[in-house]
Amino acid sequence: MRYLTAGESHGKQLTTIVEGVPAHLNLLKEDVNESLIRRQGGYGRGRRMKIEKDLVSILSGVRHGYTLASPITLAVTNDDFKNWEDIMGEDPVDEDQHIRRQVTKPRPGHADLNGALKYNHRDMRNILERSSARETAARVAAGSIAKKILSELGVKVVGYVKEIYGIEASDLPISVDEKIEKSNKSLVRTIDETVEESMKQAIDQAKQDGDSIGGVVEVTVEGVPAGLGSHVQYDRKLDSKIAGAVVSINAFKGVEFGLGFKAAQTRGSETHDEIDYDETSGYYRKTNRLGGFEGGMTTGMPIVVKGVMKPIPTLYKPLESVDINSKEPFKASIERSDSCAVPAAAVVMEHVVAWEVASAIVDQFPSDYMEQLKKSVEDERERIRTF
Ligand SMILES: Cc1cc2nc3c(=O)[nH]c(=O)nc-3n(C[C@H](O)[C@H](O)[C@H](O)COP(=O)(O)O)c2cc1C
Ligand SMILES: C=C(O[C@@H]1CC(C(=O)O)=C[C@@H](OP(=O)(O)O)[C@H]1O)C(=O)O
Repeated sequence: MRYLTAGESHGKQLTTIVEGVPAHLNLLKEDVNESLIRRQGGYGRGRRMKIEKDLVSILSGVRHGYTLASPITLAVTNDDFKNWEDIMGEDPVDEDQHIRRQVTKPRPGHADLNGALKYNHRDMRNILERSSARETAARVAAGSIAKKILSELGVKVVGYVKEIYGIEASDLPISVDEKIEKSNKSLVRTIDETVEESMKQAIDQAKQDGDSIGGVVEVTVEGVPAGLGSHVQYDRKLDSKIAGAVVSINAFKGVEFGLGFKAAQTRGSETHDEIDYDETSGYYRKTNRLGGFEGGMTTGMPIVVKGVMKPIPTLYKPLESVDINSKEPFKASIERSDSCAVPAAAVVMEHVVAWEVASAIVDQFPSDYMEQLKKSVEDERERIRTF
């Protein structure tokens, strides 16, 4: 499976074209909307989320509630476009007006300056419109289809907030269903209600100070068959594909599986997961410290992956920058901004991880239509169980 997204943050719409989805997957716009609405929520966001109502139009590839195997086009209108029509329209504008409205003071930490240098744009709006994380709505739309495929195969995915500005949720030994329920109830999308208030306070304080904060998101995927991905070639390792997908989310700077970076401080005997067997489950690991991967392949244990999000770059008390016209020092431009988007990003990460896992399954098993995919995955699970 593959997908492309298009659309500027304050342009007319976001478009996602998804290809390779098996035929006969039941898919309603409500399925996509559920994901889009979850992404819009979350404590710490700015005014933009009050303007938008992210609801999808399915423009191709689905008929009478099921997929046809042809490319699926998903469109989300930007309600804010009506306020930006004269700035974001496709028709030429008067040169004076164009120059007056140019963004020329790049924000440290955003794509403004690098993109302007690379594409020879003196108006950095031409960069920030596309580098904006508004695009993650289009990615979540694609991921919602992946989640539908996974759910038909009995695979569950959940993303939740593990840490905000050093305030860490405990590792709770609860099921994926409970994690889904708890994180959906929490304004900061944490599964540990004892840290909810302090996370919210940290966000409020950052906002009050004209500053921003980041954090850590954890995604758990349960019910994956063993052997997804492959050790035989570097670009077929599924953990590396997931790592790439996580770091491709705006502002995500690092990724770890299982105990991750802590493995630098543990011995082999405290790091690897001992193997056992029973007739009902087949082979399993007694622990899951490595987060569900060995040799770039799934072990069949839950995938546990974390991503770290840096603080948002746009600051209401801006950092020093340089005006690219005068070359004089200036405070960076202030675009309307979130103060913390980790709760929203938890939904984004859940969906990009779901996409990678669903793609790996669809690419590995015969999958022209859903019944065929389900049967081949079931047959493979049984072969592995009795191996
Ligand atoms: C859900 C979400 C919302 C974001 N909101 C903002 C925002 O309001 N203001 C901002 O400057 N950056 C925001 N970001 C981060 C920027 O988009 C990101 O830092 C920028 O694209 C530069 O990319 P990089 O940080 O990956 O280098 C957001 C990111 C995510 C995932
Ligand atoms: C629009 C979204 O997030 C935006 C991501 C973003 C950025 O710079 O990444 C900047 C802000 O845009 P605006 O200036 O229009 O408020 C966020 O609101 C969204 O998540 O749907």
